[in-house]
Amino acid sequence: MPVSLPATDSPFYPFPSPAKLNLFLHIVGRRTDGYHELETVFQFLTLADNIAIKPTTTSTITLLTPIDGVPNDDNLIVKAAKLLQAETQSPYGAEIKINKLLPMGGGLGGGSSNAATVLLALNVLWQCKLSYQQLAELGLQLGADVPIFIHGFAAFAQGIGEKLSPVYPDESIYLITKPQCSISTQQVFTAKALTRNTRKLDNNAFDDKTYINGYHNDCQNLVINHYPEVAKLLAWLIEYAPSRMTGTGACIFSRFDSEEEAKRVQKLLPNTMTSFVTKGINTSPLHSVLQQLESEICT
Ligand SMILES: C[C@@](CO)(OP(=O)(O)O)[C@H](O)COP(=O)(O)OP(=O)(O)OC[C@H]1O[C@@H](n2ccc(N)nc2=O)[C@H](O)[C@@H]1O
Ligand SMILES: Nc1ncnc2c1ncn2[C@@H]1O[C@H](COP(=O)(O)OP(=O)(O)O)[C@@H](O)[C@H]1O
Repeated sequence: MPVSLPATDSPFYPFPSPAKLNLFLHIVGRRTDGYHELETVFQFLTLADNIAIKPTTTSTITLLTPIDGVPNDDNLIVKAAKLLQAETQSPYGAEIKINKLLPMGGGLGGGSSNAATVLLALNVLWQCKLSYQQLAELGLQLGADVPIFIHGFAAFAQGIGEKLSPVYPDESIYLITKPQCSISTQQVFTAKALTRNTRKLDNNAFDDKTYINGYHNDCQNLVINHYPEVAKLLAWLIEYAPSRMTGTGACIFSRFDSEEEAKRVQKLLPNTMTSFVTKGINTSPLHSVLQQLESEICT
């Protein structure tokens, strides 16, 4: 049945907020503002946080499920909602809940993904009608990875992650492992020893659809040299499957041909280690949910 929004009795609408992998991450230069120019391939994972949003007719933004260690006002969920409100002068508000499954600060892009999910969902629920391009530009203020989650297709990204061309990597099974250390993106990018002059790729005609052979992650050696637990885990995983760090770390993804094989190796990990068996996907699961919602809403 068609619904009108926002309404005083709106329900909570559920939205996935998926993780991303950087299948490779080359640093090809540095801008005058200090930000690094990257070349990377982003792919989404079926592994996702779950966000539920109830649009309200008053302007308050409330996060009902605070995340440990992140004050609500610093939470990218709240920041994204307020940014959209300010940009569109929307009179509406929202109550928001999150079931946080993605490890934070692990290079899986959870914070940027949460921000993108909130921007896209409220754009529909508040009927703001901003385009994906406008939402991506807005979201870039919150994090360099927000645009990929807004556009929702696997992509070769340049610039700081905002210049996107679609690519179609193999949708492989991955074992994701999180070493017990948290690595700040800023710390990696300010390190003197970071390689910043990888040659730009000549064209977008990629041969290896796993993006493993012939590519690398420029942050990986730096992280390995400073965090022995990452070095040890990576060395162990490589014996079982092609493995690489995502983003600025510290999560590692290992590519398998089957879920059974990935689960077999997962069982060999220490019980204390956070790990997931998940699948790479080339379209964000959020976008089909949004399309369904849009088709149900009266304008
Ligand atoms: C490197 C990437 C690759 O996907 O992944 P993560 O490992 O963080 O997920 C991202 O570009 C990260 O994006 P994000 O985590 O949103 O970074 P931001 O909050 O925008 O920036 C954090 C800090 O890192 C530095 N930074 C970030 C991105 C970039 N291309 N160059 C930089 O120098 C800046 O000093 C900035 O202040
Ligand atoms: N909703 C959110 N989810 C995750 N992290 C958030 C959120 N809001 C703010 N943050 C902050 O962003 C930092 C980076 O988180 P995240 O995006 O998960 O890592 P990464 O950039 O390594 O992929 C966290 O350590 C946290 O302080």
